[in-house]
Amino acid sequence: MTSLLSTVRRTGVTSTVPTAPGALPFLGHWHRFGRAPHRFLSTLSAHGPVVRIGIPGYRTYVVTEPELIREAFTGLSDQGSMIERAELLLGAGVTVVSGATHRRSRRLIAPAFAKARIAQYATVMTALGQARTDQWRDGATLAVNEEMHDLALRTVAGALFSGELGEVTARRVHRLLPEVMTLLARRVTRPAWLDRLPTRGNRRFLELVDQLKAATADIIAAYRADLAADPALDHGDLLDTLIRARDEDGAPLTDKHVHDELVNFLVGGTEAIGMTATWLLYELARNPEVERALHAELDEVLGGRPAEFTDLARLDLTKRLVLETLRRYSPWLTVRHVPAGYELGGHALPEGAMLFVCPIAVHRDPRVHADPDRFDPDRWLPEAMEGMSRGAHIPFGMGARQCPGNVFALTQVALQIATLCGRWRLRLEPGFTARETVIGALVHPESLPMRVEARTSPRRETDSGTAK
Ligand code: HEM
Repeated sequence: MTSLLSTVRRTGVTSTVPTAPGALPFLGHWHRFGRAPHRFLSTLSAHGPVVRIGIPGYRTYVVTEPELIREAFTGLSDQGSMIERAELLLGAGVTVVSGATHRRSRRLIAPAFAKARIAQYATVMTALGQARTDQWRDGATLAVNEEMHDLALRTVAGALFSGELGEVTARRVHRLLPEVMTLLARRVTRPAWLDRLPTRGNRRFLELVDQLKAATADIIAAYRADLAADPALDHGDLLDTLIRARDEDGAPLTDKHVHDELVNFLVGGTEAIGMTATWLLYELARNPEVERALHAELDEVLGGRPAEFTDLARLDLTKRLVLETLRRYSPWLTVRHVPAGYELGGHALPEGAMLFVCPIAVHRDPRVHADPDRFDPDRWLPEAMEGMSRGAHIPFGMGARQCPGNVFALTQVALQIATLCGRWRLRLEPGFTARETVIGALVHPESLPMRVEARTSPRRETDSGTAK
Protein backbone atom coordinates (compact mmCIF):
# COMPACT_ATOMS: atom_id res chain seq x y z
CA MET A 1 0.00 0.00 0.00
CA THR A 2 1.35 3.44 -0.94
CA SER A 3 2.07 5.51 2.17
CA LEU A 4 -0.63 7.98 3.10
CA LEU A 5 1.69 10.95 3.05
CA SER A 6 4.28 11.62 0.38
CA THR A 7 6.95 13.99 1.63
CA VAL A 8 8.41 16.75 -0.50
CA ARG A 9 11.13 19.22 0.39
CA ARG A 10 10.57 22.93 0.36
CA THR A 11 13.37 25.49 0.44
CA GLY A 12 14.52 25.23 4.03
CA VAL A 13 11.31 23.58 5.30
CA THR A 14 9.75 20.18 4.75
CA SER A 15 6.10 20.15 3.90
CA THR A 16 3.94 17.19 3.12
CA VAL A 17 1.45 16.73 0.34
CA PRO A 18 -1.24 14.31 1.45
CA THR A 19 -1.83 11.34 -0.81
CA ALA A 20 -5.46 10.41 -1.48
CA PRO A 21 -6.42 7.28 0.45
CA GLY A 22 -7.25 3.99 -1.24
CA ALA A 23 -4.19 3.58 -3.52
CA LEU A 24 -3.38 0.02 -4.67
CA PRO A 25 0.15 -1.34 -5.33
CA PHE A 26 1.19 -0.62 -8.97
CA LEU A 27 -2.26 0.64 -9.92
CA GLY A 28 -2.31 3.61 -7.52
CA HIS A 29 -5.78 5.18 -7.79
CA TRP A 30 -6.36 4.04 -11.37
CA HIS A 31 -9.19 1.71 -10.33
CA ARG A 32 -11.13 4.78 -9.09
CA PHE A 33 -9.83 7.43 -11.47
CA GLY A 34 -10.31 5.33 -14.60
CA ARG A 35 -13.93 4.45 -13.81
CA ALA A 36 -15.40 7.81 -12.83
CA PRO A 37 -12.60 10.42 -12.69
CA HIS A 38 -14.80 13.40 -11.80
CA ARG A 39 -16.32 11.52 -8.85
CA PHE A 40 -12.92 10.45 -7.56
CA LEU A 41 -11.43 13.94 -7.99
CA SER A 42 -14.46 15.42 -6.19
CA THR A 43 -13.50 13.53 -3.02
CA LEU A 44 -10.06 15.13 -2.79
CA SER A 45 -10.75 18.58 -1.32
CA ALA A 46 -11.48 16.82 2.00
CA HIS A 47 -7.80 15.81 2.10
CA GLY A 48 -6.23 19.20 1.44
CA PRO A 49 -5.74 22.09 -0.98
CA VAL A 50 -3.09 20.08 -2.88
CA VAL A 51 -3.38 16.28 -2.97
CA ARG A 52 -1.22 13.63 -4.60
CA ILE A 53 -2.88 10.83 -6.57
CA GLY A 54 -1.44 7.71 -8.16
CA ILE A 55 -1.88 7.31 -11.94
CA PRO A 56 0.51 4.78 -13.50
CA GLY A 57 3.12 6.51 -15.66
CA TYR A 58 2.53 10.01 -14.26
CA ARG A 59 3.41 11.93 -11.06
CA THR A 60 0.18 13.72 -10.39
CA TYR A 61 -1.00 16.41 -7.96
CA VAL A 62 -4.51 17.84 -7.79
CA VAL A 63 -5.25 21.42 -6.68
CA THR A 64 -8.62 21.70 -4.96
CA GLU A 65 -8.72 25.20 -3.44
CA PRO A 66 -9.90 28.16 -5.59
CA GLU A 67 -7.20 30.68 -4.64
CA LEU A 68 -4.43 28.12 -5.25
CA ILE A 69 -6.14 27.20 -8.53
CA ARG A 70 -6.01 30.84 -9.56
CA GLU A 71 -2.34 30.96 -8.60
CA ALA A 72 -1.54 27.77 -10.57
CA PHE A 73 -3.46 28.88 -13.66
CA THR A 74 -1.89 32.32 -13.73
CA GLY A 75 1.64 31.07 -13.00
CA LEU A 76 1.81 28.01 -15.26
CA SER A 77 1.02 27.69 -18.94
CA ASP A 78 2.38 24.44 -20.35
CA GLN A 79 0.35 21.26 -20.38
CA GLY A 80 3.04 18.58 -20.65
CA SER A 81 3.09 15.05 -21.91
CA MET A 82 -0.59 14.10 -21.69
CA ILE A 83 -1.67 16.66 -24.28
CA GLU A 84 1.45 16.08 -26.43
CA ARG A 85 0.09 12.59 -27.02
CA ALA A 86 -2.80 14.17 -28.93
CA GLU A 87 -0.31 15.65 -31.42
CA LEU A 88 -1.20 13.20 -34.19
CA LEU A 89 -4.64 14.79 -34.36
CA LEU A 90 -4.03 18.31 -33.05
CA GLY A 91 -0.69 18.79 -34.85
CA ALA A 92 1.05 22.05 -34.01
CA GLY A 93 -2.27 23.67 -33.07
CA VAL A 94 -2.54 26.04 -30.14
CA THR A 95 -3.61 23.33 -27.69
CA VAL A 96 -0.42 21.32 -28.11
CA VAL A 97 2.39 23.86 -28.51
CA SER A 98 4.08 25.49 -25.55
CA GLY A 99 6.22 28.46 -24.47
CA ALA A 100 6.94 31.18 -27.05
CA THR A 101 5.31 29.13 -29.87
CA HIS A 102 2.09 28.99 -27.85
CA ARG A 103 2.14 32.74 -27.22
CA ARG A 104 2.65 33.36 -30.96
CA SER A 105 -0.23 31.01 -31.85
CA ARG A 106 -2.54 32.76 -29.41
CA ARG A 107 -1.70 36.11 -31.00
CA LEU A 108 -2.37 34.71 -34.48
CA ILE A 109 -5.76 33.19 -33.65
CA ALA A 110 -6.97 36.10 -31.46
CA PRO A 111 -8.57 38.07 -34.37
CA ALA A 112 -10.78 35.04 -35.12
CA PHE A 113 -12.47 35.54 -31.73
CA ALA A 114 -12.74 39.35 -31.75
CA LYS A 115 -16.19 40.72 -30.84
CA ALA A 116 -16.98 41.90 -34.38
CA ARG A 117 -16.21 38.42 -35.71
CA ILE A 118 -18.41 36.73 -33.08
CA ALA A 119 -21.25 39.03 -34.18
CA GLN A 120 -20.77 37.67 -37.73
CA TYR A 121 -20.72 34.02 -36.60
CA ALA A 122 -23.88 34.75 -34.59
CA THR A 123 -25.87 34.91 -37.83
CA VAL A 124 -24.93 31.23 -38.45
CA MET A 125 -25.81 30.38 -34.83
CA THR A 126 -29.22 32.03 -35.15
CA ALA A 127 -29.98 30.50 -38.55
CA LEU A 128 -29.10 26.96 -37.49
CA GLY A 129 -30.96 27.31 -34.16
CA GLN A 130 -34.00 28.47 -36.10
CA ALA A 131 -33.68 25.62 -38.64
CA ARG A 132 -33.63 23.15 -35.75
CA THR A 133 -36.79 24.62 -34.18
CA ASP A 134 -38.48 24.22 -37.58
CA GLN A 135 -37.59 20.53 -37.68
CA TRP A 136 -39.05 19.63 -34.28
CA ARG A 137 -42.62 18.32 -34.10
CA ASP A 138 -45.10 18.60 -31.24
CA GLY A 139 -45.23 15.35 -29.23
CA ALA A 140 -42.01 13.88 -30.72
CA THR A 141 -39.45 12.27 -28.40
CA LEU A 142 -35.86 13.34 -29.04
CA ALA A 143 -32.48 12.03 -27.90
CA VAL A 144 -31.58 15.52 -26.69
CA ASN A 145 -27.86 14.80 -26.21
CA GLU A 146 -27.57 13.67 -29.84
CA GLU A 147 -29.67 16.60 -31.10
CA MET A 148 -27.55 19.16 -29.28
CA HIS A 149 -24.28 17.52 -30.29
CA ASP A 150 -25.37 17.55 -33.92
CA LEU A 151 -26.48 21.18 -33.73
CA ALA A 152 -23.21 22.22 -32.06
CA LEU A 153 -21.07 20.45 -34.64
CA ARG A 154 -22.99 21.91 -37.56
CA THR A 155 -22.81 25.38 -36.04
CA VAL A 156 -19.09 25.36 -35.19
CA ALA A 157 -18.36 23.93 -38.66
CA GLY A 158 -20.68 26.55 -40.18
CA ALA A 159 -18.83 29.36 -38.39
CA LEU A 160 -15.49 27.92 -39.51
CA PHE A 161 -16.30 27.59 -43.19
CA SER A 162 -19.04 29.38 -45.08
CA GLY A 163 -20.44 29.07 -48.61
CA GLU A 164 -21.11 25.99 -50.69
CA LEU A 165 -17.67 24.44 -50.37
CA GLY A 166 -17.93 25.21 -46.66
CA GLU A 167 -21.08 23.14 -46.42
CA VAL A 168 -19.45 20.21 -48.20
CA THR A 169 -16.44 20.46 -45.86
CA ALA A 170 -18.67 20.74 -42.79
CA ARG A 171 -20.52 17.58 -43.86
CA ARG A 172 -17.23 15.69 -44.34
CA VAL A 173 -15.96 16.84 -40.95
CA HIS A 174 -19.30 16.02 -39.36
CA ARG A 175 -18.99 12.41 -40.47
CA LEU A 176 -15.45 12.02 -39.11
CA LEU A 177 -15.27 13.98 -35.89
CA PRO A 178 -17.33 11.99 -33.36
CA GLU A 179 -15.36 8.78 -33.98
CA VAL A 180 -11.98 10.49 -34.08
CA MET A 181 -12.68 12.22 -30.76
CA THR A 182 -13.78 9.03 -29.04
CA LEU A 183 -10.58 7.31 -30.19
CA LEU A 184 -8.47 10.30 -29.09
CA ALA A 185 -9.93 10.32 -25.58
CA ARG A 186 -9.14 6.62 -25.29
CA ARG A 187 -5.55 7.12 -26.49
CA VAL A 188 -4.43 9.95 -24.19
CA THR A 189 -5.63 8.31 -20.97
CA ARG A 190 -3.91 4.93 -21.46
CA PRO A 191 -0.21 3.96 -21.39
CA ALA A 192 1.71 5.53 -24.31
CA TRP A 193 3.25 2.29 -25.64
CA LEU A 194 -0.23 1.07 -26.63
CA ASP A 195 -0.40 3.85 -29.27
CA ARG A 196 2.28 2.13 -31.31
CA LEU A 197 0.61 -1.29 -31.57
CA PRO A 198 -0.98 -2.10 -34.96
CA THR A 199 -4.44 -2.57 -33.44
CA ARG A 200 -7.66 -1.93 -35.36
CA GLY A 201 -8.40 1.16 -33.20
CA ASN A 202 -4.92 2.65 -33.81
CA ARG A 203 -5.15 2.05 -37.57
CA ARG A 204 -8.63 3.54 -37.71
CA PHE A 205 -7.44 6.62 -35.80
CA LEU A 206 -4.67 7.27 -38.34
CA GLU A 207 -7.11 6.78 -41.24
CA LEU A 208 -9.53 9.31 -39.77
CA VAL A 209 -6.77 11.86 -39.17
CA ASP A 210 -5.77 11.56 -42.87
CA GLN A 211 -9.38 11.98 -43.97
CA LEU A 212 -9.73 15.12 -41.86
CA LYS A 213 -6.59 16.54 -43.50
CA ALA A 214 -7.98 15.78 -46.95
CA ALA A 215 -11.28 17.48 -46.03
CA THR A 216 -9.65 20.76 -45.02
CA ALA A 217 -6.98 20.78 -47.78
CA ASP A 218 -9.47 21.56 -50.57
CA ILE A 219 -11.14 24.43 -48.78
CA ILE A 220 -7.85 26.01 -47.66
CA ALA A 221 -6.64 25.94 -51.28
CA ALA A 222 -9.91 27.52 -52.47
CA TYR A 223 -9.70 30.35 -49.89
CA ARG A 224 -6.08 31.08 -50.83
CA ALA A 225 -7.09 31.32 -54.49
CA ASP A 226 -10.01 33.66 -53.60
CA LEU A 227 -7.72 35.89 -51.56
CA ALA A 228 -5.13 36.05 -54.36
CA ALA A 229 -7.86 37.02 -56.86
CA ASP A 230 -9.53 39.58 -54.60
CA PRO A 231 -7.68 40.64 -51.42
CA ALA A 232 -10.76 42.55 -50.21
CA LEU A 233 -13.08 39.49 -50.32
CA ASP A 234 -14.13 38.50 -46.79
CA HIS A 235 -15.91 35.17 -46.26
CA GLY A 236 -16.78 36.33 -42.74
CA ASP A 237 -15.77 33.02 -41.15
CA LEU A 238 -13.03 31.65 -38.90
CA LEU A 239 -11.09 30.12 -41.77
CA ASP A 240 -10.93 33.50 -43.51
CA THR A 241 -9.41 35.05 -40.36
CA LEU A 242 -6.78 32.31 -40.13
CA ILE A 243 -5.82 32.64 -43.81
CA ARG A 244 -5.37 36.40 -43.34
CA ALA A 245 -3.43 36.11 -40.05
CA ARG A 246 0.15 37.43 -40.18
CA ASP A 247 2.92 37.13 -37.59
CA GLU A 248 5.24 40.01 -36.56
CA ASP A 249 7.32 39.51 -39.72
CA GLY A 250 4.25 39.60 -41.94
CA ALA A 251 4.41 35.86 -42.68
CA PRO A 252 1.09 33.99 -43.13
CA LEU A 253 0.27 30.64 -41.53
CA THR A 254 1.27 27.59 -43.56
CA ASP A 255 -1.54 25.34 -44.86
CA LYS A 256 -0.61 22.74 -42.27
CA HIS A 257 -0.82 25.30 -39.47
CA VAL A 258 -4.24 26.51 -40.68
CA HIS A 259 -5.46 22.89 -40.79
CA ASP A 260 -4.11 22.21 -37.29
CA GLU A 261 -5.84 25.26 -35.81
CA LEU A 262 -9.12 24.33 -37.51
CA VAL A 263 -8.97 20.86 -35.98
CA ASN A 264 -8.10 22.37 -32.57
CA PHE A 265 -11.22 24.58 -32.75
CA LEU A 266 -13.44 21.70 -33.83
CA VAL A 267 -12.14 19.37 -31.15
CA GLY A 268 -12.07 22.08 -28.47
CA GLY A 269 -15.46 23.54 -29.24
CA THR A 270 -18.04 21.13 -30.46
CA GLU A 271 -18.52 18.61 -27.68
CA ALA A 272 -18.48 21.18 -24.90
CA ILE A 273 -21.06 23.43 -26.55
CA GLY A 274 -23.33 20.46 -27.29
CA MET A 275 -23.11 19.17 -23.73
CA THR A 276 -23.77 22.59 -22.20
CA ALA A 277 -26.96 22.96 -24.24
CA THR A 278 -27.98 19.37 -23.39
CA TRP A 279 -27.60 19.80 -19.63
CA LEU A 280 -29.27 23.19 -19.71
CA LEU A 281 -32.41 21.69 -21.28
CA TYR A 282 -32.33 18.88 -18.72
CA GLU A 283 -32.09 21.29 -15.78
CA LEU A 284 -34.88 23.47 -17.15
CA ALA A 285 -37.22 20.48 -17.23
CA ARG A 286 -36.33 19.69 -13.61
CA ASN A 287 -36.75 23.26 -12.38
CA PRO A 288 -40.18 24.53 -13.46
CA GLU A 289 -39.82 27.88 -11.70
CA VAL A 290 -36.59 28.65 -13.50
CA GLU A 291 -38.22 27.52 -16.74
CA ARG A 292 -41.20 29.84 -16.18
CA ALA A 293 -38.86 32.78 -15.55
CA LEU A 294 -36.93 31.97 -18.72
CA HIS A 295 -40.12 31.81 -20.77
CA ALA A 296 -41.18 35.20 -19.39
CA GLU A 297 -37.83 36.69 -20.47
CA LEU A 298 -37.99 35.11 -23.93
CA ASP A 299 -41.58 36.21 -24.51
CA GLU A 300 -40.72 39.73 -23.44
CA VAL A 301 -37.50 40.09 -25.46
CA LEU A 302 -38.18 37.90 -28.50
CA GLY A 303 -41.92 37.38 -28.67
CA GLY A 304 -41.48 34.12 -30.60
CA ARG A 305 -38.82 35.20 -33.11
CA PRO A 306 -35.31 33.67 -33.13
CA ALA A 307 -32.67 35.28 -30.91
CA GLU A 308 -30.05 37.48 -32.59
CA PHE A 309 -26.72 38.83 -31.42
CA THR A 310 -28.15 42.24 -30.50
CA ASP A 311 -30.74 40.57 -28.22
CA LEU A 312 -28.05 39.22 -25.91
CA ALA A 313 -27.83 42.45 -23.92
CA ARG A 314 -31.44 41.90 -22.78
CA LEU A 315 -31.30 38.11 -22.31
CA ASP A 316 -29.91 38.41 -18.80
CA LEU A 317 -31.46 35.27 -17.28
CA THR A 318 -30.62 33.19 -20.38
CA LYS A 319 -26.94 34.13 -19.98
CA ARG A 320 -26.99 33.33 -16.25
CA LEU A 321 -28.55 29.95 -17.02
CA VAL A 322 -25.61 29.19 -19.31
CA LEU A 323 -23.16 30.14 -16.53
CA GLU A 324 -24.99 27.98 -13.99
CA THR A 325 -25.02 25.02 -16.40
CA LEU A 326 -21.29 25.48 -16.94
CA ARG A 327 -20.87 25.36 -13.16
CA ARG A 328 -22.74 22.07 -12.76
CA TYR A 329 -21.45 20.40 -15.95
CA SER A 330 -18.06 21.84 -16.86
CA PRO A 331 -15.10 19.85 -18.25
CA TRP A 332 -13.60 17.59 -15.58
CA LEU A 333 -9.92 18.13 -16.32
CA THR A 334 -7.36 20.82 -17.06
CA VAL A 335 -3.66 20.07 -16.76
CA ARG A 336 -0.46 22.03 -16.14
CA HIS A 337 3.14 20.85 -16.32
CA VAL A 338 5.23 21.59 -13.20
CA PRO A 339 8.54 23.38 -14.02
CA ALA A 340 11.72 23.23 -11.93
CA GLY A 341 11.60 24.99 -8.56
CA TYR A 342 7.83 25.39 -8.47
CA GLU A 343 6.03 25.85 -5.15
CA LEU A 344 2.32 25.91 -4.51
CA GLY A 345 0.54 26.38 -1.20
CA GLY A 346 3.76 25.81 0.74
CA HIS A 347 4.68 22.62 -1.14
CA ALA A 348 7.65 22.25 -3.48
CA LEU A 349 6.36 20.14 -6.34
CA PRO A 350 8.74 17.95 -8.37
CA GLU A 351 9.76 19.10 -11.84
CA GLY A 352 7.89 17.24 -14.59
CA ALA A 353 4.88 16.36 -12.42
CA MET A 354 1.36 17.02 -13.68
CA LEU A 355 -0.89 19.42 -11.85
CA PHE A 356 -4.57 18.62 -12.31
CA VAL A 357 -7.42 21.02 -11.74
CA CYS A 358 -10.87 19.44 -11.93
CA PRO A 359 -13.31 22.28 -12.70
CA ILE A 360 -16.42 20.19 -12.12
CA ALA A 361 -15.17 19.08 -8.68
CA VAL A 362 -14.53 22.70 -7.64
CA HIS A 363 -17.94 23.74 -8.97
CA ARG A 364 -19.70 20.99 -6.99
CA ASP A 365 -17.72 21.47 -3.79
CA PRO A 366 -19.96 22.72 -0.93
CA ARG A 367 -16.91 24.54 0.52
CA VAL A 368 -16.86 26.66 -2.64
CA HIS A 369 -20.52 26.93 -3.75
CA ALA A 370 -23.27 26.69 -1.12
CA ASP A 371 -25.83 23.97 -1.80
CA PRO A 372 -24.02 22.94 -5.00
CA ASP A 373 -26.69 20.49 -6.20
CA ARG A 374 -29.25 23.29 -6.45
CA PHE A 375 -29.54 24.65 -9.99
CA ASP A 376 -29.70 28.37 -9.30
CA PRO A 377 -28.95 30.98 -11.99
CA ASP A 378 -29.16 33.73 -9.34
CA ARG A 379 -25.70 32.73 -8.15
CA TRP A 380 -24.50 34.75 -11.13
CA LEU A 381 -26.21 38.01 -10.20
CA PRO A 382 -23.49 40.64 -9.64
CA GLU A 383 -24.36 41.06 -5.93
CA ALA A 384 -24.22 37.28 -5.31
CA MET A 385 -20.81 37.04 -6.99
CA GLU A 386 -19.19 39.69 -4.79
CA GLY A 387 -16.11 38.26 -3.06
CA MET A 388 -16.14 35.03 -5.10
CA SER A 389 -12.60 33.86 -5.98
CA ARG A 390 -11.82 33.81 -9.70
CA GLY A 391 -10.73 30.22 -9.17
CA ALA A 392 -14.26 29.25 -8.09
CA HIS A 393 -15.78 29.27 -11.60
CA ILE A 394 -13.40 27.92 -14.20
CA PRO A 395 -15.34 26.14 -16.96
CA PHE A 396 -12.99 27.72 -19.51
CA GLY A 397 -9.79 27.38 -17.45
CA MET A 398 -7.77 30.52 -16.82
CA GLY A 399 -4.52 32.31 -17.61
CA ALA A 400 -2.46 31.93 -20.78
CA ARG A 401 -4.39 28.81 -21.81
CA GLN A 402 -7.86 30.05 -21.05
CA CYS A 403 -10.28 28.83 -23.72
CA PRO A 404 -10.10 31.25 -26.67
CA GLY A 405 -13.60 30.14 -27.71
CA ASN A 406 -15.28 31.19 -24.43
CA VAL A 407 -17.26 34.15 -25.80
CA PHE A 408 -18.07 32.20 -28.96
CA ALA A 409 -19.43 29.35 -26.81
CA LEU A 410 -21.44 31.56 -24.44
CA THR A 411 -22.94 33.35 -27.45
CA GLN A 412 -23.85 30.16 -29.28
CA VAL A 413 -25.47 28.41 -26.31
CA ALA A 414 -27.42 31.52 -25.25
CA LEU A 415 -28.71 32.28 -28.78
CA GLN A 416 -29.69 28.72 -29.62
CA ILE A 417 -31.29 27.94 -26.25
CA ALA A 418 -33.27 31.20 -26.44
CA THR A 419 -34.44 30.34 -29.94
CA LEU A 420 -35.37 26.73 -29.09
CA CYS A 421 -37.05 27.53 -25.77
CA GLY A 422 -38.94 30.49 -27.24
CA ARG A 423 -40.90 28.00 -29.25
CA TRP A 424 -40.64 24.59 -27.57
CA ARG A 425 -40.69 23.12 -24.08
CA LEU A 426 -38.87 19.84 -23.46
CA ARG A 427 -40.31 17.37 -20.97
CA LEU A 428 -38.68 14.48 -19.12
CA GLU A 429 -40.47 11.19 -18.57
CA PRO A 430 -41.80 11.24 -14.96
CA GLY A 431 -39.11 10.02 -12.57
CA PHE A 432 -36.32 10.07 -15.18
CA THR A 433 -32.89 11.00 -13.82
CA ALA A 434 -29.91 11.27 -16.18
CA ARG A 435 -26.94 9.07 -15.32
CA GLU A 436 -23.60 10.82 -15.79
CA THR A 437 -20.81 9.20 -17.74
CA VAL A 438 -17.41 10.62 -18.67
CA ILE A 439 -16.53 10.77 -22.37
CA GLY A 440 -13.34 12.64 -23.26
CA ALA A 441 -13.04 15.76 -21.11
CA LEU A 442 -16.77 16.04 -20.42
CA VAL A 443 -19.58 14.55 -18.42
CA HIS A 444 -22.37 13.30 -20.71
CA PRO A 445 -25.79 11.87 -19.83
CA GLU A 446 -25.89 8.16 -20.70
CA SER A 447 -29.11 8.98 -22.53
CA LEU A 448 -31.54 11.87 -22.47
CA PRO A 449 -34.91 11.21 -24.08
CA MET A 450 -37.21 14.25 -23.87
CA ARG A 451 -40.64 14.97 -25.30
CA VAL A 452 -41.20 18.12 -27.35
CA GLU A 453 -44.20 20.33 -26.54
CA ALA A 454 -45.16 23.44 -28.49
CA ARG A 455 -45.24 26.63 -26.42
CA THR A 456 -47.48 29.56 -27.06
CA SER A 457 -45.90 32.93 -26.57
CA PRO A 458 -48.26 35.84 -25.78
CA ARG A 459 -47.02 38.01 -28.64
CA ARG A 460 -47.31 35.25 -31.24
CA GLU A 461 -50.91 34.71 -30.21
CA THR A 462 -51.65 38.43 -30.50
CA ASP A 463 -49.78 38.79 -33.81
CA SER A 464 -51.31 35.90 -35.68
CA GLY A 465 -54.37 34.86 -33.71
CA THR A 466 -52.96 31.32 -33.32
CA ALA A 467 -49.93 29.81 -31.71
CA LYS A 468 -47.31 28.31 -34.02
C1 HEM B 1 -18.96 25.46 -23.58
C2 HEM B 1 -17.96 25.40 -24.44
C3 HEM B 1 -16.50 25.28 -24.09
C4 HEM B 1 -15.90 24.91 -22.93
C5 HEM B 1 -16.57 24.52 -21.61
C6 HEM B 1 -14.47 24.95 -23.16
C7 HEM B 1 -13.52 24.67 -22.19
C8 HEM B 1 -12.16 24.75 -22.40
C9 HEM B 1 -11.17 24.49 -21.39
C10 HEM B 1 -11.45 24.09 -19.95
C11 HEM B 1 -9.95 24.65 -21.96
C12 HEM B 1 -8.59 24.49 -21.27
C13 HEM B 1 -8.26 25.77 -20.56
C14 HEM B 1 -7.07 25.71 -19.64
O1 HEM B 1 -6.31 24.73 -19.67
O2 HEM B 1 -6.87 26.68 -18.85
C15 HEM B 1 -10.17 25.01 -23.34
C16 HEM B 1 -9.16 25.25 -24.25
C17 HEM B 1 -9.39 25.46 -25.59
N1 HEM B 1 -10.60 25.66 -26.20
FE1 HEM B 1 -12.42 25.62 -25.32
N2 HEM B 1 -14.24 25.34 -24.45
C18 HEM B 1 -15.45 25.55 -25.06
C19 HEM B 1 -15.64 26.00 -26.35
C20 HEM B 1 -14.66 26.22 -27.27
C21 HEM B 1 -14.86 26.70 -28.62
C22 HEM B 1 -16.22 27.09 -29.21
C23 HEM B 1 -13.65 26.73 -29.24
C24 HEM B 1 -13.27 27.15 -30.64
C25 HEM B 1 -14.13 27.45 -31.60
C26 HEM B 1 -12.67 26.28 -28.27
C27 HEM B 1 -11.32 26.15 -28.51
C28 HEM B 1 -10.39 25.87 -27.54
C29 HEM B 1 -8.95 25.81 -27.82
C30 HEM B 1 -8.29 25.99 -29.18
C31 HEM B 1 -8.33 25.56 -26.58
C32 HEM B 1 -6.83 25.43 -26.33
C33 HEM B 1 -6.28 26.78 -25.84
C34 HEM B 1 -4.81 26.78 -25.49
O3 HEM B 1 -4.25 25.72 -25.18
O4 HEM B 1 -4.20 27.88 -25.52
N3 HEM B 1 -13.32 25.98 -27.09
N4 HEM B 1 -11.52 25.07 -23.58
